[in-house]
Amino acid sequence: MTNLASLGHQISALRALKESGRITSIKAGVLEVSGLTHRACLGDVLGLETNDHRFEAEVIGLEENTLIALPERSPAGCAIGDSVEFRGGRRIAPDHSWLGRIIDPWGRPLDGRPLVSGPNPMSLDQSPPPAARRRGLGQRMATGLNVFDTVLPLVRGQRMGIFAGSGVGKSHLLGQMATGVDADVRVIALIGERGRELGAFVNDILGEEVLRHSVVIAATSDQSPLLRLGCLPAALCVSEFFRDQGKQVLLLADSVTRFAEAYREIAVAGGESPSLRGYPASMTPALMRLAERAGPGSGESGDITALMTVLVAGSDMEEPIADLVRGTLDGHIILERKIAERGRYPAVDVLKSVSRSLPSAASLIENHMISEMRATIGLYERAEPMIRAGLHSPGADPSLDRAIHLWPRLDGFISERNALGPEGAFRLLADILSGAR
Ligand SMILES: Nc1ncnc2c1ncn2[C@@H]1O[C@H](COP(=O)(O)OP(=O)(O)OP(=O)(O)O)[C@@H](O)[C@H]1O
Repeated sequence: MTNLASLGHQISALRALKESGRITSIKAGVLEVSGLTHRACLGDVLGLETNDHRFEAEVIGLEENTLIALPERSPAGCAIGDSVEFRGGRRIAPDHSWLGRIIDPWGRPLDGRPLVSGPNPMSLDQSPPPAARRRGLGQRMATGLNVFDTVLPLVRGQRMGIFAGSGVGKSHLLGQMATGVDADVRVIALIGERGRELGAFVNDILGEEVLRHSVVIAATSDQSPLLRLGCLPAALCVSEFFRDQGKQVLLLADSVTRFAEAYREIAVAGGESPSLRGYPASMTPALMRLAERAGPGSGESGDITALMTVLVAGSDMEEPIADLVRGTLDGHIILERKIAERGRYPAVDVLKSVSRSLPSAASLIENHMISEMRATIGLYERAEPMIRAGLHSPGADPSLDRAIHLWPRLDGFISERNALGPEGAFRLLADILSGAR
């Protein structure tokens, strides 16, 4: 039935006439096309054909008699006067059969098997649910990791950023969350990863069982910025499709930084001037709108809980992407290289990280335990240089003595997995804080 409905829709969407324009200029990988300015809008798709390849380009700028288009691959083989076919706005049609599949942002299979499209094509630019009808953040989720089941809780519909330098464990943490978080469907956007990392993430980190309940949308670092840019909007479309069927969706995006870099490449090619340390001004509203599409649903729909990684070069949390994402989302998880270097994963810096679902995501007693845990770790870390220098005398400060005693247990607790959910994790934490563990 789905195949028939999908076929019916595709037939009804067919155009009787092909509309075409001509290439008038090819410069720095960007095409100028005449003859379609009456028809094309920003973001529309054009079809091209050379002796060797058929490929697409996207309209990234419009002038009175010319449109500027960025091809998805090198325009080698294209010549002045070549015909360009107008194809209209980009749409993908997610389907239940996409679970277990790896696709590209334009809905094409990457795993070598044919892919069936659903009956309802969606533009990549969907609106978020109306603010006034949206639910608030939902109930606490089990994540499989003590740190997120207690001190940094994740609730349904929450959007959290994971910030770290390169190689500090962002992808591994996303994989652990994909495996551990209790959700109906996982949608995983892999943006600008190296080619080998895609296979490693899917096979080694996700594994077959989790993949069965996931849709992976990927554009690797060697691909056109158009595909890298489309990855996050496409992942949101697929998430919205499942959310609107009442499913609880976990959206994992790795990384927002690569999305922003693709945005910058395309905006600059389209003539926009860079402003925010090289990023164009239009990127801020574009990123905020995408972030707004994740979050709680309305009515009978499910929620989209999102975790998005941000690459923070040199731990500079003030750099524009980190600063923007941190201010937009409902919490930030900071992974610290020094913690990874001593082998504690996930390398979460609990004191620098914040979940904005607190205090309401925890009971009064649990909030008290969270404060006590933070205070104990803070006390130990402030005194650590003194302790390491041998300047601490036991008995001089009982609260510091207690922090020194508890710190290794709390540090171990942060990295432990648990299958007990938040209540069980808080019981373990209570045992540690009372000295029973
Ligand atoms: N949970 C973990 N247990 C053990 N080792 C880990 C863990 N997480 C990360 N690592 C180590 O850190 C390395 C880098 O991890 P990962 O690829 O997740 O980092 P990343 O921050 O995503 O890197 P990049 O910025 O290059 O994408 C891994 O190859 C592994 O050696």
